[in-house]
Amino acid sequence: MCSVSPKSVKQGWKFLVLLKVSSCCIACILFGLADALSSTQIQSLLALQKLLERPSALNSWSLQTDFCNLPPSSSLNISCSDGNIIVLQIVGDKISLSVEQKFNANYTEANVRLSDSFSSDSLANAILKFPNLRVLSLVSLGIWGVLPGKLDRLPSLQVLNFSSNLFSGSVPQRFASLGSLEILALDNNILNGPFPDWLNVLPNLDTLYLSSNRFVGSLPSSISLFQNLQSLTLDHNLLTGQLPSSISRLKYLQLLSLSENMFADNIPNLGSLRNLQYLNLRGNSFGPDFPILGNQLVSVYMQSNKLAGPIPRFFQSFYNLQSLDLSFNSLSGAPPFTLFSLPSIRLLDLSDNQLSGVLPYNLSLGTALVLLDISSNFFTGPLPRALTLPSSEKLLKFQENCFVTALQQQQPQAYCQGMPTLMAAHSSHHVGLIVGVVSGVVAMIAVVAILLATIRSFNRSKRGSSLLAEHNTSGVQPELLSYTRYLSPVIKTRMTDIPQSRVFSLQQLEEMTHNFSQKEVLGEGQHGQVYKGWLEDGTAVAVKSMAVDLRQDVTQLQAHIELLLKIRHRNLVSLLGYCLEREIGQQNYWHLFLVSEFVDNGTLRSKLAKTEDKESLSWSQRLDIVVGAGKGIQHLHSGLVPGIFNNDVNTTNILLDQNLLAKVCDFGLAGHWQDSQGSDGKLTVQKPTTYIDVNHQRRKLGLSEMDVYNFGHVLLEIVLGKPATIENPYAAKPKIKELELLITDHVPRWDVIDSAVVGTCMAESLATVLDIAAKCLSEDISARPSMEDVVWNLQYAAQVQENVSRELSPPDTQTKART
Ligand SMILES: Nc1ncnc2c1ncn2[C@@H]1O[C@H](COP(=O)(O)OP(=O)(O)OP(=O)(O)O)[C@@H](O)[C@H]1O
Repeated sequence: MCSVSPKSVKQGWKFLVLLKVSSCCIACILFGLADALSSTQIQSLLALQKLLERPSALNSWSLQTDFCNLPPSSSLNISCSDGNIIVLQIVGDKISLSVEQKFNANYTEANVRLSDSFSSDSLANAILKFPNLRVLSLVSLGIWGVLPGKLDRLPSLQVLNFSSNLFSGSVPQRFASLGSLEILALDNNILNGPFPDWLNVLPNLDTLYLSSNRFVGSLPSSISLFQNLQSLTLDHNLLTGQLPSSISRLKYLQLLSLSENMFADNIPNLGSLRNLQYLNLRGNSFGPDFPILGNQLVSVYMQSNKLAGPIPRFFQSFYNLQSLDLSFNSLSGAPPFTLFSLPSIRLLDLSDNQLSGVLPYNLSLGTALVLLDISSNFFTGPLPRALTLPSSEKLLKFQENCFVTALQQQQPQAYCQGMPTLMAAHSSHHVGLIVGVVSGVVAMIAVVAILLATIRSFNRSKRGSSLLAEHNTSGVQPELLSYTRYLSPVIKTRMTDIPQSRVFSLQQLEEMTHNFSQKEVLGEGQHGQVYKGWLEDGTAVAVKSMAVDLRQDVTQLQAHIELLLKIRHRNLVSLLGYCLEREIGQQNYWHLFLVSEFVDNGTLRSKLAKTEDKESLSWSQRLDIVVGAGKGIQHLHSGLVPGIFNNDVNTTNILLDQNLLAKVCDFGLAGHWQDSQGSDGKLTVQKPTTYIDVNHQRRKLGLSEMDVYNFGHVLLEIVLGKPATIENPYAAKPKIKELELLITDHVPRWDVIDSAVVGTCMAESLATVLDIAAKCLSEDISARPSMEDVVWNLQYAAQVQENVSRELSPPDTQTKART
């Protein structure tokens, strides 16, 4: 059992899980430094390399590898003690499908799962050669088959993490004899059967992650026997029935996440869970009564349920509450006004309910509040003053009420006066009686309004859940992602340790960038400079500054940025926060600063540029980079609802990290508004109108075609080693000089191809890339492929290249960029 130092304990429960595994690993690394591994264990590691079909993290392993002293990375961590492996953590790069995709798709593709010859039993046999194993974490490796029960022969196992694979069947009862187990993470597989309550005999189990599987049935009352449970996630399963009241006896529970199941009826009293800080019950049919909750909660997500009646007054003593989402329920009456000014509240979403009444004109908003949404309710009276003040730090949404204001679309008074009574009556099945006493005119308005509200509610909830369901590769709920301090390192390995997004003040940005010092300038684009900066915890960031002329409501811009802030994908540069500052004395001119993850190895264009002191990128590396960038853009097009298009795709917007992992930046900025530069050089940000092909200035393109076209240029650039030459760009049909030269009857013209790759690049691989590039650049817009097709073809080209390279060179000399 790994111990936690007294000092760490003082820091509080929230770091306990983190400390447990990391202290384990640190101890293991310290003890392991001088170890020599037995030859049986070396053979088993090599067997694993073969079984797992050489994921990039294990590609260089050979008999000569000093396994116990490999530097730990986010994809591989091995520790030894007394000649034994005690920690084995491998994170692969197989694409993580959603549960629905896993069921609907024929997922035989090599980038999703291991081949048919794989056997989970052989995997277990190889692992059992490490009898002292304490931490086993095999994530995103495409492992399929049943969970091997024989792993119960690992008596020291404390952490077992098989997240984001394709394990099927039920959780073996034999796991109940893993007496040392503390963390079990089986989320994002295709496991089925009932909730494995037999694990309640494990005395040390404190973390159980089972989200995104196909577990069925109800939660048994024996759940209370998980005596030491601190974190339980069961999101995205098929669980039904009532939550057992015995759940309130899990006295150590800190995190409970049951979203997107089919639970129903009233939620039991959770007030006795004195340690519970994170509660996510989103997307069930809980209700109608509002449950009793403990006032130590930090995050409460109960949106999209069937809660009715007033919002309880007890929230007024929730001093730690940071996020409260009660949207898409049937809550009615006036909300407690103190809710709006709770000291810690950052996100308050009460939208799409039946809340009514007049909010005080002097309603005060909490200083920490970043997002307030009370839209689509039945509020009347004057708009509280605090909601009328423009703020660059808060996003305030109040449309679709009956406030007396011209701001944000409001409904006529009759809509709100008739509706609360009617909707309340509707929910209590007395609609007929009430309709009889309400005038015909009001009834007509109400019927139309109900219809509109239902359609709107359906669309919004659908959009909301799809948006939330995708865009994370970890299988972890996005609310949970934003709450990373609760996540154990087991799950965190699937993320890139990205800090929470936030709104920055100008002063903070000045501190971060040393007063926007010229020394910190990373580069300059069309709209302004990009600076390097540092957050308080030392994390490096990029701060992009742009002058914007906002003819539209500033909240539209904020809403769009809030959307971009939620996007997380390993091939997209994460936006971490922003600052919107009005220019002094100017009505419409603002300065927008976007703070993003810092990517430290330059742009694809700079890496392709020839210099004497650096080696050129190999063809395989180029392919891995474009596959990665393609996946990022594909995610923007089809992984989000609504998709994000027109992303200014070019080789200066593809950044690379130290492992040559491609990350697309600057997405979502051009496509949603038409950019035009005024005579004063300011970027004018307007509502979406049309999309303009940057290469063919006259062309009007829609949706994804322009990104695909621009991606064609990226592909040409990796082939030529420099941007393609466009002859006469302003002609009716601008011509790309090299395009025809590149393919002559599908035979590449080696004389125009970048000399750095000639000789190592396989003709079939090159021809595949040229072929798909030509399609991307097709004059006929309808002939352009989707990003999905493009990525598929590029992966094929990479596979062809890799197969040949493997035959030509010994495995441990191959270096690959990660995708
Ligand atoms: N997140 C980041 N991490 C590291 N460097 C960055 C980051 N974002 C931008 N840069 C650097 O700043 C430079 C300027 O970026 P910017 O996006 O403003 O312009 P651009 O991509 O060169 O041109 P455009 O304005 O057409 O997009 C980039 O070329 C890159 O070197």
